[in-house]
Amino acid sequence: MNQSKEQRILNFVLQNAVRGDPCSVVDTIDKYCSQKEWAMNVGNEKGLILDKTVEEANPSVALELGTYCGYSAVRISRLLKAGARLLTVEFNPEFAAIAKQMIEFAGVQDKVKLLEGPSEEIIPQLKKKYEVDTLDFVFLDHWKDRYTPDTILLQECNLLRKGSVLLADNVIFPGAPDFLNYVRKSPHFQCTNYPSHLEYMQVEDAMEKAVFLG
Ligand SMILES: O=C(c1ccccc1)c1ccc(O)c(O)c1[N+](=O)[O-]
Ligand SMILES: [Mg+2]
Repeated sequence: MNQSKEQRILNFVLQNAVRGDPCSVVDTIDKYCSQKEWAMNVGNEKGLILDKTVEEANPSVALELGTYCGYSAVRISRLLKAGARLLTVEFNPEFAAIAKQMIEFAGVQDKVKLLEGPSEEIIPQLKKKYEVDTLDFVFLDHWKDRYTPDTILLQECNLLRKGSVLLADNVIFPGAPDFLNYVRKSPHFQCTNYPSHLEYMQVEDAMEKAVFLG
């Protein structure tokens, strides 16, 4: 049966990256997706913004919404301090299966827990089922129309604390206008915009950081 693009990306990593080396995995995915097939990884330009934001937040518990092939899960987890963990949520079972293999090949499986299912079902389970008190960092990179309802849900579930950092990908392209409107108008968030470009393209995009003020 014809392979999926995501399977081709994984195969290229398995054949060309260094097992146990997260940077090698990230670089190899970027090489494939910039030279062979575009894919919706955050990419290196926005990835550097992600890196800086994660390093500043230095999270003990991080959440990613939208795992896809695992590129940003590997990118985030390589920066986590000893004992810190990343929970990453993926709705698509095919993507989740690819990401699981990508995370294991990169050697970050002890830091990353991949949760398969819809974010609106998993977020309310984080406290009791996944032993989360509050989240220090949240990367939003899933369906753009879920950014706002899931941000509201995180607050309703008391998963944010004063200083929790939310970072949203694609707020310009494909765009998340309702999310930008929500967080920028809310007295509970301090927002910063980071202009950039769509991964592997010259199309304008941006990331938005929203720090929860309590
Ligand atoms: O929505 C798309 C999309 C839309 C149409 C075709 C392909 C992708 C997309 C594009 C770039 C992204 O960085 C990204 O995270 C997404 N996404 O789906 O979450
Ligand atoms: Mg994205």
